[in-house]
This record gives sequence, structure tokens and C-alpha cells, in this order.
Amino acid sequence: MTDASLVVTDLHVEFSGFVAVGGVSFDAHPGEVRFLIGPNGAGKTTCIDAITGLTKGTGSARLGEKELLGKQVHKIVRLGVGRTFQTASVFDELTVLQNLDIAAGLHRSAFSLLRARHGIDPSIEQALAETGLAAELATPAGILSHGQKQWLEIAMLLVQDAKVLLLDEPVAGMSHDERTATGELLQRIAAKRIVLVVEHDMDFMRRFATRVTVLHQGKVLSQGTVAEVQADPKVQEVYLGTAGAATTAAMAVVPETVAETLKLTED
Ligand SMILES: Nc1ncnc2c1ncn2[C@@H]1O[C@H](COP(=O)(O)OP(=O)(O)OP(=O)(O)O)[C@@H](O)[C@H]1O
Repeated sequence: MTDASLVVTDLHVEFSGFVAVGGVSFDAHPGEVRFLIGPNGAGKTTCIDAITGLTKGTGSARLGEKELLGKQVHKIVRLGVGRTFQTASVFDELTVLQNLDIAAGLHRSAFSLLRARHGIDPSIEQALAETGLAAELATPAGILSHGQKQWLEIAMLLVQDAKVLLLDEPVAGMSHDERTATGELLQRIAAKRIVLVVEHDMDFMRRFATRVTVLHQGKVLSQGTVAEVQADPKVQEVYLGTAGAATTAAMAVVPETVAETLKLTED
């Protein structure tokens, strides 16, 4: 839980001279479900990699007063920055509870680890309730549905008391009902935390984003509310291609039509 904001300023990431992220700035605050969208290769995951220390970046990524860039991965985790990956990384052979116990152990003393063997830790109980996994306590993670595995990953971040959750394509491969449940879960956990979602699913973005940053070729193309971003001709051009640019002006006055087009293009 945090009052601090995540403020990314002029973030640059290069791979052997190739500029993957070229001066990206955005911020994310507790209480909003913040989205980072953009076509393939736009630099979305690289931004998250830089914020979490997996990739070297220059510029600034501050959580409150703390600078994250330049810190080692485990130190960034200890500052409360957690992430999920496009492929869920849970221990398939362990139960939901065992996975959560391992996640909770990150901050737990030897004494409390010992105590935890005799009951369910309150932080785990809360995470299970928040993610709707309470009935799956004894289920091996490997037989959870795709959606439940993603929720388990989110629950693991919650028991670690993550203040910032960076989620890379959390609804990819989910059913419609699982997407809805995930969106509602993100709204709940975002009330007191920073939630930044990288997504391709435009319908999901339209339903659950409070603010959106659109990346294209490593730069910020557009930023604002869903309505503002959808009405931005630059965004329409990128998603529809140059052939669609001629119709951009006409479409801009019919945001719902454009939204449908974006949805059809991306789904
Ligand atoms: N380790 C790396 N080495 C070299 N180039 C990389 C590396 N990681 C990413 N890139 C390149 O950087 C660019 C941005 O990649 P990134 O994965 O951040 O895009 P993305 O917006 O997340 O795309 P997608 O939606 O397809 O996941 C791409 O051109 C990609 O090929």
C-alpha cells in the first residue's frame, strides 16, 4: 500500500545501438488502473524491464523519493516493485498455498516462517480472498486454469506487499469471464497500489483503463483517458496504417467507431 507515485522521466534503453525506448515519460498513481499499449515492438516490455532492473536504462524511474534505475533487481523488489511476465511463473508442482508461502517468505523472519507452518498467514488469507483463490488452497498450481495462474501470480505479489504491480499482458489467453474477473481484481487492488498494465487487448483496455500511454517505436505517441487516446489521429494512424490516415479526420468525430476498429484490429 502506498501514497507514492511512479514517475518515469526520459527513459532510454538501447540494445547494441538499437534504441528500443527513446525518451519515454509517464507516471502512475495509486487509485488508477494505468495502461501501457502500443503495437508489437513498441517498447512496452522493455520499459517494465528497465523499471524492474532487468534491463539497463538511463533517465529516471522514481517511486516516491526513491530512484529505481541503477539499482539491482532484488533491491527494487524490496522497495515494493513487483511484476508478472507474459508467461505465468508459478511452481506447477506446488499447491497454491505453498506458492504463496514461498512468496511471503521473502520478507519473513525464521520465527514467522516456523509459525506459518501451523496456520495460514493473514497476508496470504487476504491475498486469497482478494484474488478469489480461497477455494483452490490445496490445488497444485499446474492444474489451475490459465486465468487462475495469473491470479496466483498477482496474489504472490500481494503477499509480498508490493506497492507497484507491473503486469505484462495479464489477460492474454483468458476467457471473456476471466478477463472481466481480472479487470475487477485490478480495480480492487489499484485502490491502494500502483497498477500498470501492458496489454494488447483493446476491449479490456477500454473497459478497465483509467489512463493510457500509447507507445510507438520506443516513444510516447499519445497519453490520456481512453476517450482522449481513441480520438487521437496519431493513434488511429498507427493502429490503422497509413491507408487509414485519410479517413482519420472523419473517424475522430466518431470515437465509438474508432474504438470498434481498434478492437477489431488488435483482437
Ligand atoms: N534483449 C534484447 N536485445 C535486442 N533487442 C531487443 C531486446 N529486447 C527487446 N528488443 C527489441 O526492442 C524493441 C522493443 O521490444 P519490446 O519487447 O519492449 O516491445 P513490446 O512493445 O513489449 O512488444 P510486444 O507487444 O510484441 O511484446 C523490439 O524491436 C525488440 O525486438
